[in-house]
Amino acid sequence: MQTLTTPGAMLKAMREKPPLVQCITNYVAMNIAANVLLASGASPAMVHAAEEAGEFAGIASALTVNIGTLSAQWIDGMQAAAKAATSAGRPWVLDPVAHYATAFRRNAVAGLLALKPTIIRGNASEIIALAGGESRGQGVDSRDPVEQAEGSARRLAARQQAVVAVTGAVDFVTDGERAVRITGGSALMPQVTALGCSLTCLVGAFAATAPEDIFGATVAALATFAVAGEDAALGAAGPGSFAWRFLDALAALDAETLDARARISAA
Ligand SMILES: Nc1ncnc2c1ncn2[C@@H]1O[C@H](COP(=O)(O)OP(=O)(O)OP(=O)(O)O)[C@@H](O)[C@H]1O
Ligand SMILES: Cc1ncsc1CCO
Ligand SMILES: [Mg+2]
Repeated sequence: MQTLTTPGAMLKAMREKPPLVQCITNYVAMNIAANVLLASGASPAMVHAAEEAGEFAGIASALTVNIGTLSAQWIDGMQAAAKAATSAGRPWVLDPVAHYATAFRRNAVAGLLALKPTIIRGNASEIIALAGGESRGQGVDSRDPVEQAEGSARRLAARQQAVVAVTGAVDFVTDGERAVRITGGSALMPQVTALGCSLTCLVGAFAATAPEDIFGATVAALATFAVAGEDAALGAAGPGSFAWRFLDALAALDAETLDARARISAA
């Protein structure tokens, strides 16, 4: 297998062989997340029913699990899919949306963490709380700066033996030893709902393309969002026009541009 060494090389490989990505995501995110994957070059499938989620995970190249709009039946599907992905040797990504808000969410996330996600992607408030700290999150929205979550992310990554990605104005990715920051994007991004959820799905798509480099794949997905976010902000009048410009910017982004413009620095 050819080694994919840069975000651009991974993006190009993804487009040449679109991976099937099973996304168990929330009702708010389903449409935009599927469109984000299509614009980036992956094949999304939003499959969450307990009756089929495990079987489907056996044929998908990666799985993403997001607890945004949770119900008891969904938890069964998430558990079955995570187990099937793990036994098939496929990466799976956990997005612990507002897990600190209710006991139901806390318990669901504890059960999913026990199934060892390959990657955990959340905003700063979610990652701080997941590592056992006091977060200031309000519902699904972060109220903590990413800098404040870096120590939590490192501890969580070491404890879970997972790659942890914290997003916000400056993103942070760590596997517990290595760490990088990714700058870019736009302040309009948190004004459009479910872009973080969509990014979780895209992390799954990059992980499917480069399963031998989960850290690099996670960084590549975040860098893709950072560069496309900057492009979409040019000429956007507000969150509405930003949202459609963002899909166009993802689709127009090529490997060379991504590698030339990605701002990734060691942390
Ligand atoms: N102030 C900002 N400036 C630049 N980029 C940002 C900013 N805030 C968020 N982003 C980018 O927006 C994307 C989504 O991250 P965010 O942290 O908002 O996710 P989230 O809180 O989980 O979102 P949601 O729950 O609505 O899906 C990431 O690519 C991140 O880098
Ligand atoms: C707004 C919202 N509520 C539950 S999930 C979600 C999408 C952003 O996380
Ligand atoms: Mg979120």
